[in-house]
Amino acid sequence: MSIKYKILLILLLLAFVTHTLITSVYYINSQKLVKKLATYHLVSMANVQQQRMNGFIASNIEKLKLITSRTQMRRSFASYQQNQNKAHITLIKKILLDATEQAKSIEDIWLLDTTGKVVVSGQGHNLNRSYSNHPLFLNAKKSTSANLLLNEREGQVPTIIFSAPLYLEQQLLGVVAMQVNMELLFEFLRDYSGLGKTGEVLMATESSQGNILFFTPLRFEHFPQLFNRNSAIASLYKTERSESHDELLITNDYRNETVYAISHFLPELDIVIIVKMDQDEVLSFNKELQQLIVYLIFFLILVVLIASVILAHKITRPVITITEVAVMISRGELKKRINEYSDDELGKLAQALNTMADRLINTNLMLEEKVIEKTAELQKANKKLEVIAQTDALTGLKNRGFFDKQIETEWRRNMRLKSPMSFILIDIDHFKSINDNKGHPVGDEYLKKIANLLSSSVLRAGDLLARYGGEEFIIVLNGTSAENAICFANSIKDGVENLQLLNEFSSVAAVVTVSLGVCSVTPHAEISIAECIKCADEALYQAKRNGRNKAVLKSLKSP
Ligand SMILES: Nc1nc2c(ncn2[C@@H]2O[C@H](COP(=O)(O)OP(=O)(O)OP(=O)(O)O)[C@@H](O)[C@H]2O)c(=O)[nH]1
Repeated sequence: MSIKYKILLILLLLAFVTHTLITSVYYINSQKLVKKLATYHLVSMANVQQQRMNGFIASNIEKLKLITSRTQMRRSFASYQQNQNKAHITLIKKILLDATEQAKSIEDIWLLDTTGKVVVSGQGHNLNRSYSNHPLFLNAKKSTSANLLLNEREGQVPTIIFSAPLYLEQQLLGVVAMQVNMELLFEFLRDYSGLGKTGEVLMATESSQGNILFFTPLRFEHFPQLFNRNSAIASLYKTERSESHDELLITNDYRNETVYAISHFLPELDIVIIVKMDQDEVLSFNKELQQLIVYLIFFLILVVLIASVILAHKITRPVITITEVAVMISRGELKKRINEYSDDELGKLAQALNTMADRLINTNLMLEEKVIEKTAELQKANKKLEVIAQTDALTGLKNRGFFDKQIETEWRRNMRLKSPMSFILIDIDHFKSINDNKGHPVGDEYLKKIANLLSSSVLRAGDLLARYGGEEFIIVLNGTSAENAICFANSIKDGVENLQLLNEFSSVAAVVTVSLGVCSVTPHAEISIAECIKCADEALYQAKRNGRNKAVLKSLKSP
């Protein structure tokens, strides 16, 4: 995998992990927050309902107080209790009816005597009915009270009765009971504003059997509804007779839907106000948020992907250029350069690569110059060596090795030209006696002097002169006939004698002399070089036998 894709992968992974972590934490917290917000909302809604109920109770108690303050009614009721005159009842009834008609919230008003029996009623309801053991009578004897009158039969709406003691000159005459219009109460309970699509406000109380009666209108069912005390919805009814805890309750309601609920206890009526909303609706905000988060993650990853591609390209582009140029330089294309580079480390690397290529070119040039120089030196040394290898150290003449090689070339050339060649072998006479009597250094000296003479005699290009043995020399004259060759040999013989190198121990002369064997031939395929040399050697032998200090010619005839 290239660096580009590695960078891309790392950036994507980092982005994915970071985004997922952040959004997960955010989502978890948002869930808690949503729950908290729902609790605050339901609590405030419950507070509003509780205030409304308190207002409803307070306004009705106010109305009841106005009724109980009616002096004419109290006097008439006191008079009736004394003389049982029905005319008082008629007057009281009229007063009660007037009061009922004036306030829409009042259904009916009754007066109960001190035994709890209904003596007079504005609408004529409940006449003669006794409430002697009922809280509405028992409480009212002490002070004004609000009482919920349950009717536990299905479909029957309960009623709220406000009752207050009725005094005349500090004498208890009885109790005034005021039945309110429940519809007015239910009207504001049916106002679901602020409660979404599923929220509702309910009021519940405990029935005589201990079950829970939801007596206010239900949003999704008929009312009232009586629920077993062990049912899930019954748990919404809080029996604590204390201040509300504002504690969120999650349970199933009458539709078996999971709901979030807050309940507040209303001690005046011994009822519980419940404000609830479906969990799904409460959490729907969070679901929207969840969806938003998913879209956001995808969007962010897309942004990171694009940014990563651009970044990876920006980072790896110089790396790729550097790599390409480095590969080319490694292949020997030293003129390749990186033309654009940044200010960062990669830019420095590119500059270093350019400098390295420049230095390589300079080094190569220097090396080439050195190689040329050294090659020239080597060639010079080789030539020197070659000369040394071909030269006899004592006399400075060419040695036998050189002669053997060179003679082949000359032989072939003369064979082509059909030109004659003369081989002359020269041997110093009685040289041993010089060594023996005068010593080797003198012998060497004589050899050098004779060699110098020979060198100065053999001047034609193409002729060969070499030291052939200890005190033996060979000359090959190219293009020279036998007659000319013997002449040349004799001139050599005379030349050596004229050197006047003393040899008192020679039987030939007092000075050093030489014997020469000459063999002339025109090279052809049937004759070899060895045969020619052998022929010259035989001529030399002949010269020695004939008394030395002589040149003898011998010819090799073509077969
Ligand atoms: N000083 C010296 N002596 C050499 C050299 N090479 C060969 N000799 C000597 O040359 C002598 C040759 O002697 P011989 O071959 O017996 O012949 P000669 O004494 O010359 O007698 P003839 O050839 O019969 O006249 C030997 O004593 C060799 O040691 C050399 O480089 N320097």
